[in-house]
Amino acid sequence: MTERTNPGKLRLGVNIDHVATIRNARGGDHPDPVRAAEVVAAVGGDGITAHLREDRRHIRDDDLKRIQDATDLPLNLEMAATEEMLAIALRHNPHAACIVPEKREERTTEGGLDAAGLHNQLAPIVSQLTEAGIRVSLFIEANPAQLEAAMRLGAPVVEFHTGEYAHATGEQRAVELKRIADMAALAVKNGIEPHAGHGLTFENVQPIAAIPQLAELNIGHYLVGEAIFTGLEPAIRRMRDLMDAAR
Ligand SMILES: CC(=O)[C@@H](O)[C@H](O)COP(=O)(O)O
Ligand SMILES: NCC(=O)COP(=O)(O)O
Repeated sequence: MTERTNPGKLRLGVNIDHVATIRNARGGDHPDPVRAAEVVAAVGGDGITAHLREDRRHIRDDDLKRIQDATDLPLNLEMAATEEMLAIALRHNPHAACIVPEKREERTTEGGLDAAGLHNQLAPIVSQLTEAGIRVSLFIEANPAQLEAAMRLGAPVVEFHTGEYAHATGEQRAVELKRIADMAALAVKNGIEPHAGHGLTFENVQPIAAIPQLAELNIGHYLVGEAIFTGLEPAIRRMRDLMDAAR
């Protein structure tokens, strides 16, 4: 496990996308992701994360305003690097915007953003979001080339995609964990705040939470799944306790 050198509180952003997935399965308004956001606020979560996908398969445009109106928690809007999403972000002015890669046919966000290869596409989006006072984060793989690209783009935050770690078993998991820990340390050394998320569960969260440089984890799918059995509030509380025990 990573050395515990930073007692600072690790923020928990709760991604409520998949409450909307269940709602959308029937096309009505239940379960409402806004109610989930209110539970996150009541239980002491540090923020709401929501990914407005191009195909609107879960969160929809009107959810954003309703979420912002319902809680004072900072909203982290996950968005593809498109003109449409930029306009929506500028209109809603969330606390943070996390630029993620998006493929219409993918089942979930399969990997990190190619911040290096997409520099020219990302640069104007990052600068317009920044000028609007929105804290920009780039959802990248934990590797030096992507981190350098984030630095060149002037992003104050990166979120490391933990999907490979979450799916790895045995020794490979330790390899993936080290990759994230090393890049978190390098990010902080270069003035970037590192976050992490994707595929985190009660079983795999603690080694990630123990990485001292990480400032925030964003967790959604697993919490919504657990909520079916225990309720959302106990699921978030348990995740919070596991994170705290790891530091
Ligand atoms: C970027 C990311 O990791 C999140 O958006 C999360 O995975 C929930 O959305 P999807 O399941 O649609 O990718
Ligand atoms: N950016 C990661 C996120 O918001 C949550 O991912 P997941 O827990 O739904 O896999």
